[in-house]
Order: sequence, then structure tokens, then C-alpha cells
Amino acid sequence: MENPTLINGRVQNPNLSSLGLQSSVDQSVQLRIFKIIVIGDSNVGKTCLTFRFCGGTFPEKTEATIGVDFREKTVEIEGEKIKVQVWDTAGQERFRKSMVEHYYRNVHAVVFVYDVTKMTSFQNLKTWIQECNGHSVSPMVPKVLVGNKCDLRNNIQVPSSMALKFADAHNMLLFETSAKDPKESQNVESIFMCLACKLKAQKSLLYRDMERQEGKLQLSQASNSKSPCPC
Ligand SMILES: Nc1nc2c(ncn2[C@@H]2O[C@H](COP(=O)(O)OP(=O)(O)OP(=O)(O)O)[C@@H](O)[C@H]2O)c(=O)[nH]1
Ligand SMILES: [Mg+2]
Repeated sequence: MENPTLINGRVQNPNLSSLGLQSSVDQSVQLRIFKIIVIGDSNVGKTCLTFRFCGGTFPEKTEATIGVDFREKTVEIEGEKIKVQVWDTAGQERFRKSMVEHYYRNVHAVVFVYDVTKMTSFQNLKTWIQECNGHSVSPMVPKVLVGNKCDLRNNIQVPSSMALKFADAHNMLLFETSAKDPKESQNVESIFMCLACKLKAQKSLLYRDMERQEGKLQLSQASNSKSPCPC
């Protein structure tokens, strides 16, 4: 296997990357990094949700995100420390155009967000899913649906039953929560932890498969070493 190369301070293995099995490794402390992107209409609360997960607080004031903001948090799953790198993307078309390719490149998991008090943000999920599929994101990449702003109980426009049906149809788990309500912070945490756990399980399996395949490859290379065939 080729040696890993250092890209943006992270070690990446070109072989794994081309197979979509890449999970980056933080070179200094040897942590695996899971890249999770947060997608959805402007104003649904993507920045607030990522703040809540990574910083534990609700920001007093937010501006529309331009391009992308990175936040990260190190979590521990079954004794392994993993860096969850959250990409808080821009919902406004004019602030995301040039960045879209970067959002989806080597992504490990996707969080689709809508605002439970705004039906259009739920209806627009179809477009977000299309964009994601249009960037060849593998069906193996776990995706979840998040209905945010549940604290605004009197203004709910998207019934849970409707959201659940949509989530089921797209093979996603549904989380209804609030980035604002501190009582919901555990629920926000579980969105990202659920994805990190899925990724850890999936990647452990994939790496085991890769190792097995590599073992086979090395064996067949060894047995072919005397072959006259040049390839
Ligand atoms: N009541 C309530 N307000 C929220 C919640 N989450 C976010 N907000 C408010 O919704 C507005 C938009 O939040 P942002 O997190 O900036 O929205 P965004 O999705 O990042 O928007 P873009 O960056 O433009 O894509 C802000 O005024 C937040 O204070 C929530 O759970 N409950
Ligand atoms: Mg934002």
C-alpha cells in the first residue's frame, strides 16, 4: 500500500480515499477524524446546533454563515478517541456556490436540518437531498434528519408524523430538538454521537475487510512474483 500523504496537516491515504474508505488521522495525536456536514435552508439553526454540540452553548447572536465554519469536538467511543469535525455550511445560495464541491468531498456523514416552525424548510429538504446525491455521496454514508426549534411549541408547522414518514422513506433517523433549549442539549449531542458510533462500527468493519483484501493481495503478489507477466 502507498504511504499516507500529508494534506492540510492531516494524513490521508490515497488508496483508501479512492475507495471512499478514508477516515483521516490527526497526525500529532493519531486521532481518526470523521467529517460530518450540516446542510439545510438558511435560518434553520445549523450554526446554533453545531455550537451546542461543540461548545455546549447557544450563541446569543448569529450571522448568516459564509462558505463554511468548522467546529470540532473529540469524543470517546469504546475507548477510542475520535475527532468529530463538523462542517457548518451556508444555507444561502450566494454564500455557498463556490464551496459546494468541498462540502461533499470525502464526507463521512450528513445531517439534514429543517425548522419545525417553517414548512418551506421541510419541503426544501428534497432539493438538499438531490444536491447531496448529485455529488456522488455513497449510500453507505450515514444521514440523519433534524427538526430544529422544537422549543417554539405554539408555532409548529411540520407535524412529527409527516417528518417521520419522510425520514423513513429516505432511510434516515429523525431527531426533533432545539439548539436553544438547554434541556435538549443531550438530544443534540446524541445526533452527532449516533453518527460517530455508526461510522466507527462501519469503518472498523471496512478496515478489517481492507486488511483481509490486502493480505490476499500480498499473497497473490508473492505467488505471482515469478510470473513472466509484466503487469
Ligand atoms: N427558538 C429557537 N431559535 C433558534 C434555534 N436555533 C436557532 N435559532 C435562531 O434561528 C436563527 C438562525 O440560526 P442560525 O444557526 O444562524 O441559522 P443557520 O441555519 O446557520 O443559517 P445560515 O448560516 O444562513 O445557513 C437565529 O436567530 C437563532 O437564534 C432554536 O432551537 N430555537
Ligand atoms: Mg449558519
